[in-house]
Amino acid sequence: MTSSSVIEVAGLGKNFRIYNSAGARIASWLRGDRPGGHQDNWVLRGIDFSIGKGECVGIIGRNGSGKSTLLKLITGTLHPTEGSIRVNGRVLALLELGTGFNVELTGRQNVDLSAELHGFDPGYAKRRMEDIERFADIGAFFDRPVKTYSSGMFVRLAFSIFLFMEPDILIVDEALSVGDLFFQQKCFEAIQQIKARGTTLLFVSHDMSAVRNICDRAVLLDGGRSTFVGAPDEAVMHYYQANATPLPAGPSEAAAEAPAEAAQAAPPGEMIDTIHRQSILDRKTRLGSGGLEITGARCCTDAGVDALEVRSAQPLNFWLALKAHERIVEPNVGIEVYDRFNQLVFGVSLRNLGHVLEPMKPGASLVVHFRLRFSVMPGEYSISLATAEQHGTDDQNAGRFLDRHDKLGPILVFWDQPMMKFYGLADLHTDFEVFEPAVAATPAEAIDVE
Ligand SMILES: Nc1ncnc2c1ncn2[C@@H]1O[C@H](COP(=O)(O)OP(=O)(O)OP(=O)(O)O)[C@@H](O)[C@H]1O
Repeated sequence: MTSSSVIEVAGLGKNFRIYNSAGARIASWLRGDRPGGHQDNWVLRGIDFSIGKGECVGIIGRNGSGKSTLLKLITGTLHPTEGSIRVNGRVLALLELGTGFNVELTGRQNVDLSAELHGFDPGYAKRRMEDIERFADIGAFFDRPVKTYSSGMFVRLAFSIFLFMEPDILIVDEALSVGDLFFQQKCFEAIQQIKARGTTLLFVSHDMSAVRNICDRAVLLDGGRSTFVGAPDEAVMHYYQANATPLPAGPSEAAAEAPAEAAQAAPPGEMIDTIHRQSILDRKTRLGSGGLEITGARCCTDAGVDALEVRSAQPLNFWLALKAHERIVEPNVGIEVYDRFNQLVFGVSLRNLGHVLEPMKPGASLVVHFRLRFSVMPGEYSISLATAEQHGTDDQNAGRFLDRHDKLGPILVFWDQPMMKFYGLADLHTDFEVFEPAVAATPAEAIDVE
């Protein structure tokens, strides 16, 4: 093992023997390890890689490719049939999430229990309790028995405990996808912090954008073999190539091109009332002086149906009711979309769109309508809405926030067709041309398609 590597896997293989009968299993056991009465089922074979301290390595592969088995070998839950696996440091795996929990005890009591199980001194849990409680963010449930928790709360508690145990190696798996969007955004921020403090991360996921986002390298498993070890982008490309399906023709977008007539027809007073009645503002995460207040925000389809979900590539309408409480010289209004890694996917303001609002007097009100086509990959997104004063700032792209609401939604972008319309984070609306040879195929060259 080199001094800098914390996990070293060499010639690793795992065989699950399948016995023809219970008797065959006992006979094999009595004979020692001699073959007979079973079939070999090598679910991993010839796996070689090493992981350096502080690296974040993704393990990807389709269902049944051996990811969980590999993790169980790394955590010591399973033993290799051949080869070796060496781990230098304390490993915590989210796949063991809550396995040590006593469901009769409260969240708080389980923090104590988990710390004890993992060999921490009794004072450790007490010192970190406040941080763990804050991160878990499950309110009064922290002091209620774990058996009363939803699966999301369970993951919140378990992930918070793991986070503050500061392992040398943290194994993160799909368990994380149980939490809601806002918790996931928090987790990915926490994962970046864990990375920054030098913890080695193993990230096992079917989520290719997550792998691209947080991993330094990735291991691609296919049929129990590691077919690629290297840059995440390349690993993901090989993954898609191995599971390739042709790109489909897109569905008709004619309906989406229709303007939002139903909503546009409403008179302003009634419009403002409707926005207030159907508002998605929750006023939980808010910034700014409130000088140009967003009094309500409505999110609806082109048909005027209030909705927080949209098919990929279709539009949603955001209607913002605004009220000035002071004189605003150069008002501006904007909207931003964030993905579950809390990455800004898209942001735009009226100024970006080339529209300059007139100055506003105290008491003046306004309605602004944004229509956004969600040409992004399926998933959950949060929305931020903001008003700003541009006057007094030198930077054309920066204003002083007057009212900003974050973490609204989430908006679910879904895709319900068997084939994807595009791959990646966003649809870049590609045009294409094909220049085919003009020579007609001779009968000998004609391709028999039957
Ligand atoms: N205890 C076991 N006995 C026999 N076969 C097993 C056992 N555990 C796993 N397998 C087999 O090993 C193969 C790899 O399983 P594994 O769970 O490691 O795959 P995976 O990549 O994690 O899949 P998924 O993405 O669906 O979780 C599968 O064919 C599975 O049926």
